[in-house]
Amino acid sequence: MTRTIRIGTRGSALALAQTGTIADALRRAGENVEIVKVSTAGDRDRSVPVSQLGVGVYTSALRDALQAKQIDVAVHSYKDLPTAPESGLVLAAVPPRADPRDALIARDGLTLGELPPGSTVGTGALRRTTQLRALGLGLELVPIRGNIDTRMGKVFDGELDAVVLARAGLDRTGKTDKITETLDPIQMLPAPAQGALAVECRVDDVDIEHLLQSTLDDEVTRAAVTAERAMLAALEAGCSAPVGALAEVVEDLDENGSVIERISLRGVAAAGLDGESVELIRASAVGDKSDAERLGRELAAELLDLGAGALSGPGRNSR
Ligand SMILES: NCc1[nH]cc(CCC(=O)O)c1CC(=O)O
Repeated sequence: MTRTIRIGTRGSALALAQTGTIADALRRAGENVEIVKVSTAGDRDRSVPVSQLGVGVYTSALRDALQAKQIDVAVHSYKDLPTAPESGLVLAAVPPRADPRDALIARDGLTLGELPPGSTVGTGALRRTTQLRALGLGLELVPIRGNIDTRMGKVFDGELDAVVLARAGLDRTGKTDKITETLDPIQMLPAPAQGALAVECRVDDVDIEHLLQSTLDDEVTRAAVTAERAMLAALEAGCSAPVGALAEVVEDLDENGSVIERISLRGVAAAGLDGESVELIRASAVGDKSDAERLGRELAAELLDLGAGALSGPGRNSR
């Protein structure tokens, strides 16, 4: 009998779309696959801000199902995955990344700069609220939760003037045409690993690991998100934090004039979250592609030197 690979996913439209692309790629490689929906804490409880539910609210139920052998593969939004590794599991593949930037959906086709002072902008993530506040546009930031449709709906029904969402989620669910502005990373750095997927399996499932790696893994995406996540891990010291990061693989010349690939990493962190005032610290660095992890750690050290340390506290939410 041929094996069937059980792929676990959250049941949201976005998660199913993401997992569908993974399932298709494995089918093209000749595998039998079955998609298994797993409900997570983040899906069940919409009343509480994610920052209060703790880390891994969208991912731990999937990891539990993997450990319990109810599924063979877990597909996560990489940015939802805690930075701490989980023993018994391995990150077998990081597929090519979608657009990592954040997007604005505003009433009447408005851009961020066109929103009048006092406009209401919905977002639950501290990373987004701190960066939006730092722009000094006088926006009123409103905490919201829910899936993409729920959040977008608050603009269409007039409850809010705008919402900020990950562009990748909108693209993957066919809602690109609702975007009124894709935010430049100079204004709004995305969450570390935003737009990327993490495909996990059990560490002792060596066959599956090799299959996932050879069919799905993208080396450039892996290098970029490794730098971003190393920065996050070094900054948050065990809990999540309002941190943005974006790494891009760029071509450079070495001392002999040969073309080499390097990683350019930008990071942002809040120095303090004191009432309405927020000071943001930004830094950037370029390093060897083969040393992505170190680049991330070094940029985190620089941000901490510049004062980013003041923000670490329990239950902060990086998204
Ligand atoms: N649970 C939040 C979440 N996790 C992944 C995405 C979007 C897709 C991605 O960033 O990879 C979103 C929605 C959002 O931030 O707007």
